[in-house]
Amino acid sequence: MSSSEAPAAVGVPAETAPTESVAAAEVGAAQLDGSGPPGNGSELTETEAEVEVKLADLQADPNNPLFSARSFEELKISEELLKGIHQMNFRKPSKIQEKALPLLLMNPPHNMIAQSQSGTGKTAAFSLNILSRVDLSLVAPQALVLAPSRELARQILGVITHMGQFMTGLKTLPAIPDPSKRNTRFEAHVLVGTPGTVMDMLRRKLINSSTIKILVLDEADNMLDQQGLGDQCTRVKALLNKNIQTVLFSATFPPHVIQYANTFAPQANVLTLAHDELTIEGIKQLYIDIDKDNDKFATLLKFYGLMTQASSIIFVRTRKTAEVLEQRMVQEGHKVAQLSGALEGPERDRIIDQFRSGEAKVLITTNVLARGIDVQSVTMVINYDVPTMPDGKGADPETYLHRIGRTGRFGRVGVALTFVHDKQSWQQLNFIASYFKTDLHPIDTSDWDAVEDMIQKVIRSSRAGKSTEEMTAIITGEA
Ligand SMILES: Nc1ncnc2c1ncn2[C@@H]1O[C@H](COP(=O)(O)OP(=O)(O)OP(=O)(O)O)[C@@H](O)[C@H]1O
Repeated sequence: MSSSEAPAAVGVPAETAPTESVAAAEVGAAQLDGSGPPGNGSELTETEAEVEVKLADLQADPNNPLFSARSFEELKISEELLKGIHQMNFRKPSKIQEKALPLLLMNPPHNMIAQSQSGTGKTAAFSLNILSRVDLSLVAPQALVLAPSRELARQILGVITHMGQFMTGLKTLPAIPDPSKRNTRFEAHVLVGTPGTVMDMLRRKLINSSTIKILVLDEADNMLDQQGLGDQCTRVKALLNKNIQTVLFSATFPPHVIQYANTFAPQANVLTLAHDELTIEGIKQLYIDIDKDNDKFATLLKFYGLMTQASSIIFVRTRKTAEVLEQRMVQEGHKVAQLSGALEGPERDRIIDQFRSGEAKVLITTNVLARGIDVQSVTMVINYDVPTMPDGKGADPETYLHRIGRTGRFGRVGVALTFVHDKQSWQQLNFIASYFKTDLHPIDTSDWDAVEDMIQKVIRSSRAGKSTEEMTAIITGEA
């Protein structure tokens, strides 16, 4: 692929989080991050023992984002939290956890803007700060976390609740749309929600803003950039005390958002990465060149067997395509789940929970789930549509990175496969590859058995810790 095109403005995913109008919901069966059930027992899913062995190697390599020179004990975390972390099976901090935590825990508190690759444990980094600062004797909101989707808010709440399980009396609550909780007061130490609902609750004084001392924006570039969410986050901040600790985390911070981020979190400690540091070694990026738009579906069908061996996510551009694709897959006799902002909250909760548990193996979705969702068993991400800006024309490299980051979590491996079917989609993918200075490998579709064999080999080989050169040889058939 050519790498001659210059980077353009980047950032806004095609689909925004749903409009919110109502009150908080129970977290229900939110995933317990890092302690969720092990993979779904497929031959493509790594056993926990294999992951452990490889993780130890990765965490000992200073060039790896999972490396840390210090232990959690050395990071001055309370006994209760250390117990929580160990319960979650965290042995050593990742680089972002090791770097961010001392800065976050400093007194007086400092703001922070922090960037780290997808799946490297940003949630735990900001959650440990929150839990370290909560005063359990005061049952009133002290920390507020905002996320772009209800699924991500529920997931983060699950992590904080799990991590703080040994903090006697700790109360956490979701603040996501739930008509049954519309007039309920939020009596908890930590609230995690979506901006619209939180703003509504703050305005109606159902959340006491005077006791809040920490505000975290997860997926902060998305939260500050997107038209609706950006306004809502700014309004939420305006309703809080002036001297709170403001913490912004994301895997991506495009330049135009960084400027606003600096205003939103002034005098922050900043941890950032260069473009070419953003891709994750464990995610093997492939593309498939398809003749016509119509053949995209036929090609997708051929991958179904591989998709169900572990768990997979298929990303499409619009809600309509998600619905149509689901119907067509079902007509073909395949079992798939579909989630987009068009569905009601409880239905969305049911579907994401089914996907987390492995009951549903293939999930068709839009950009609403492109960010933050952590389902460790996902070994394949398919970009049925190349991620683009809302106009459908310009490529959206940030969203590409977040989408493919749904696999390869914390040292695991995965395959990201993008469909290109015409000149425009080819150019869009080309732009993305050059933006991240990364090589994408083509798949030769003339022999499907060979394709299947190759993808299985990719996953097995990187599991065994093969070098990038050896991996490339497998993909190109030279191994
Ligand atoms: N120190 C650790 N040791 C082992 N596993 C960890 C550690 N920290 C986090 N994890 C696990 O790594 C996975 C990814 O973490 P998390 O979802 O916080 O990533 P992230 O950096 O927020 O990713 P994204 O950019 O996609 O939002 C989770 O399953 C989490 O439980």
